[in-house]
Amino acid sequence: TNSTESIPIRLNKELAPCRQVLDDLESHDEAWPFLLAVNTKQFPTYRKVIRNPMDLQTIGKRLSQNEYKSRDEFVSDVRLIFDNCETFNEDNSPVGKAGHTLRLFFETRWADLTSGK
Ligand SMILES: Cn1cc(C(=O)NCCN)ccc1=O
Repeated sequence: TNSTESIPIRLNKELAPCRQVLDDLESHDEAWPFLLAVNTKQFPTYRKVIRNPMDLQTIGKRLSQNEYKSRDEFVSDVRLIFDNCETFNEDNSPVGKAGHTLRLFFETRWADLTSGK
């Protein structure tokens, strides 16, 4: 297991805002459609339409396994959630609206956490 002591200070510095914003996303009221991978039994066409599925649990696993080499890789996976959501859902559907709301929350929080760096 990669305790924080063994991660280079630079990398750990990179990871802190990622962990923080992920926690904020997971606890947001509008996060419910994005917490886990979309259920393909419930939505049989999903994997045909969405070639690169992504969800908050998967991002958490990748972060914990040190799979992100930069903040940008992390940000790309978060934005992939919202881009997939726009592809598969109408803007004014409950899931579509949640995606727009959570995307704005993410971009605002991310800017606050990283603007001074
Ligand atoms: C991200 N996303 C989630 C759903 C959904 O219904 N999630 C319910 C979780 N209980 C449907 C389409 C979609 O693109």
